[in-house]
Amino acid sequence: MANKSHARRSAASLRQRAEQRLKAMPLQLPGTPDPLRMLHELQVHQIELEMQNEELKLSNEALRLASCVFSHSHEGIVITDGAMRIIETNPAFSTITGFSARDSLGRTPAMLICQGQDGQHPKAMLRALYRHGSWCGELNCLRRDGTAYPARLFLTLLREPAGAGREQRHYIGFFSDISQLRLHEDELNRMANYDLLTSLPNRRLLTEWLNLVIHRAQRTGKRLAVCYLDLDGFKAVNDSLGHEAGDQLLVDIADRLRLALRVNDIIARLGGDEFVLLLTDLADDEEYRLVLDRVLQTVATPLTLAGSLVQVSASIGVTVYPHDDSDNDTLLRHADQAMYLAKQSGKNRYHYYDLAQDKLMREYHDQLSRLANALEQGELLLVYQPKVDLRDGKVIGLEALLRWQHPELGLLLPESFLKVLEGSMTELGLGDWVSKQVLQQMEHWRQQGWVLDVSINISASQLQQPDFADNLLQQLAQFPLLSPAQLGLELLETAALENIVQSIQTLAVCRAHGISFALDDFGTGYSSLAYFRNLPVDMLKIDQSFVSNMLNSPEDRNIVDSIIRLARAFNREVIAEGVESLAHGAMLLQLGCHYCQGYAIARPMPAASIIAWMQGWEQQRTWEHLPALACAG
Ligand SMILES: Nc1nc2c(ncn2[C@@H]2O[C@H](COP(=O)(O)OP(=O)(O)OP(=O)(O)O)[C@@H](O)[C@H]2O)c(=O)[nH]1
Repeated sequence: MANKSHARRSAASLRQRAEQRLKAMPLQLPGTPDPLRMLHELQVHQIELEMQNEELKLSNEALRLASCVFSHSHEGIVITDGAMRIIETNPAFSTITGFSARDSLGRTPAMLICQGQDGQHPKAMLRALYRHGSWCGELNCLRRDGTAYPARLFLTLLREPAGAGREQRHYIGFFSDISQLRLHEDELNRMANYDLLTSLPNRRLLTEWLNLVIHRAQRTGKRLAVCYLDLDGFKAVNDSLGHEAGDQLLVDIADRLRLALRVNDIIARLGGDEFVLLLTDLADDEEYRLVLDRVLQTVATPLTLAGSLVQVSASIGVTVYPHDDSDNDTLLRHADQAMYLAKQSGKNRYHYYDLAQDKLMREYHDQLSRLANALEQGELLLVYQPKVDLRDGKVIGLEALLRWQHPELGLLLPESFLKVLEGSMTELGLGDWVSKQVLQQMEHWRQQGWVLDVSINISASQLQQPDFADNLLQQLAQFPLLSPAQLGLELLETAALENIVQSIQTLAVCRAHGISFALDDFGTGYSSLAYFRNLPVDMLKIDQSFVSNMLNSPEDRNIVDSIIRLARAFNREVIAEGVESLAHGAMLLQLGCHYCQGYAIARPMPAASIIAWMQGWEQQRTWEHLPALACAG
């Protein structure tokens, strides 16, 4: 640049000097050679020569620069004549294509292009070039060694007059290899659309594909199964063998799923141990079964991870479009709900979504949240029913019973609302609430001088909580003046048998602290004597269905009798519930069961009424009539 402007400046000053010389020339005398004038002319001529010289230098400089740009450009440059024969290439052209300048001369650029790919046909490109004088775009190109690469290309048509009204044409192409750019774009695309661990499509791409396959199903009239898959027992693998082993398992599962599905099916990983399978082009609503059977089988095949043999399984929820004619998101949600039911009904299976079930499910969730709300709002309350020894009328304790004071439906018994809580977190929360309330009430009675034993009912899931005993003992520790022996727990035999090892452990810890246990509703479950013998319980509670019918039904009386004998044989106490009349009490005494609870003694009542009832019971001395009644019977 500096040279060029210097050259321009010196040319300008030469021009100035020449003009000054011409002006200074003396007048010419006609017919006479004037040596002075000739000298002047010579000087002017010399200056003109110098000027031409400077201009030549200038244009040489421009040419040198252009050639420098041509040879140093990172873009490949190729120039052809009007017949598209290559007449000039730059070094970058050779670097990119592998063709030397000599190899290329006289050949056409067609050798550089992957013909007919990506819809970019050279003819279409040329048409655009003639029409607009230039063309810009991307092409798949070929190197000399036959490898392909993507190139960005700018083509221009140069028209120059060639004399006699003719024009000379040249084509100039500038191009660069954009493989790296493409790789980078591909990487970004991969990160945005694929799960990095398994290389499966992620949720974002799944949504796009789900749209596509729904449209395809609409077009073809075939079915589409949307399946939500969640591994069973995956957390245990992470916990026992570490996160890396867990990752390896996920990768392995992804590979197995790929093998189990058909070519047109789609698998995506949503995160964690959750996958979605889109089974496309199904001929009917049932065809998905074959594929999912295969999927369950392959997922459940054991594998070796970190030196250990590991086995997981899958729970899958399925919904089939267009039977389930929902939108994208709703289809996935329905499949997810069905997966949840597959888990609930035992895992390692698939569950088909259906609308009726969905309705039930929604009702279930509504009820559950209504109950959680009732607990928060203080609508739940406890009533207490006395248990007595019929031999001497002594009150041996109270059973705390749950009620719901429903704002619209009135006072509800637990049978009408507890079922919905089974296995939920709310059930555990409610269990905590009950034991806390009961302990507070016992402390209140203690302060009034009444030391009363109270039993509470515990559910199967409470008993299966590994920290159940610890929590209860912590609650008890807050009432140091109450003895743990005042607290009794009642549980259904089915609850105790659900996980017998855990139950025995929990019962043993509680009993070691003096807390007693009763098996509720005894006789209605299916426990074998072997199990029963191992359960560390203190008392059997004869179910009220047998007790209330025992006066009329010899079978029921025999059952009651057998339970009493069984209790005696295993050295357990026995108590009858549902004692509705003195006649029932008399028969129970006769059979050898003296602990009773029922309407004949007292209905469940609020805590505030208990002391008054006990005083009244003491005065009435009802139990003293029983031996006579028994003899009469
Ligand atoms: N190794 C690994 N673990 C993950 C990843 N993402 C989530 N997790 C873990 O996966 C586990 C998934 O939990 P769950 O689905 O409840 O485990 P599960 O044992 O299969 O329980 P169920 O589904 O009830 O049968 C959690 O412990 C997460 O921390 C991951 O990318 N790699």
